[in-house]
Amino acid sequence: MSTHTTPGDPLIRIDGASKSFALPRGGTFEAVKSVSLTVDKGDVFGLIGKSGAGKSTLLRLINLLERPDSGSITVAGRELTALNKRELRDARQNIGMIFQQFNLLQNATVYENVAFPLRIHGTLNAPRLAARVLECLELVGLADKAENYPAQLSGGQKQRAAIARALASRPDVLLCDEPTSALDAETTRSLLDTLRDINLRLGVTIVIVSHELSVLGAICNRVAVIEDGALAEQFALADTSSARITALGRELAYYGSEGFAATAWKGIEHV
Ligand SMILES: Nc1ncnc2c1ncn2[C@@H]1O[C@H](COP(=O)(O)OP(=O)(O)OP(=O)(O)O)[C@@H](O)[C@H]1O
Repeated sequence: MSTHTTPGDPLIRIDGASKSFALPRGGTFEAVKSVSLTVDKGDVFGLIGKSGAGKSTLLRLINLLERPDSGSITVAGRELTALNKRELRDARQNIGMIFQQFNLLQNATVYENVAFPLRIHGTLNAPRLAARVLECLELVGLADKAENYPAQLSGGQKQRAAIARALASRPDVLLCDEPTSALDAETTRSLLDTLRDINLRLGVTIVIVSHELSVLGAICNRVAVIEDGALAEQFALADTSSARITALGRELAYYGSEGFAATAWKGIEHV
């Protein structure tokens, strides 16, 4: 999909975004507090933080699955927070998303799961739609599972099907919410390989939430640490020379080091 950015512009701009939720017994809880950050085209950008820090909410602000109470979200030059419903539906074609629990349609085949968003949007005729679905399934190594139902797939295969579905509209951005948390170490490594390949070969910009340092360390070039809904720090993973502010930032220093680079793809450990 073509972008509306000019060279040098970030692909994603979160500007002063805040999000509160109503509490069941009254009052509100501020899950995201005035966060501003940018993600460049081609980045694999990690969001890390303790449980409840607001990572998933921040990720969901990027495609307006959660609408910020204040602040703005701009993706590929379009300010999503200023769009009407129809324009937003169109802009969301440019932002794929995958989830920890895969969120596949259980009563549809893998093929139909991937075809689903294309049918809804209705821009491709039948032969082009079929070709696009197969192209996406081949990309994730699932072409031979097209007629299987999700219940007949392993966890890793389910997540691959979800990736194929997320890429069907050829988005510039792929949002990943804990994509490997339900997978074993070996499957995690293979899935991260696929995500890295998608980033490198297709140029898809990835924003990934994970509580696993090793996952972020293996795949990200930039990381933001979220604490109590606020941006605590952000850094390039390879920049191990500047002092890190947070404990998580310091722990991640190893993953930018030469020692890690030498063993990065030999074993992903769940921490
Ligand atoms: N829809 C909602 N309604 C009410 N509170 C919510 C809602 N979504 C999130 N929250 C609250 O906002 C806070 C941040 O949640 P969020 O899921 O963004 O955190 P997280 O950092 O992704 O955590 P985890 O790693 O445990 O998934 C939590 O306290 C959570 O309970």
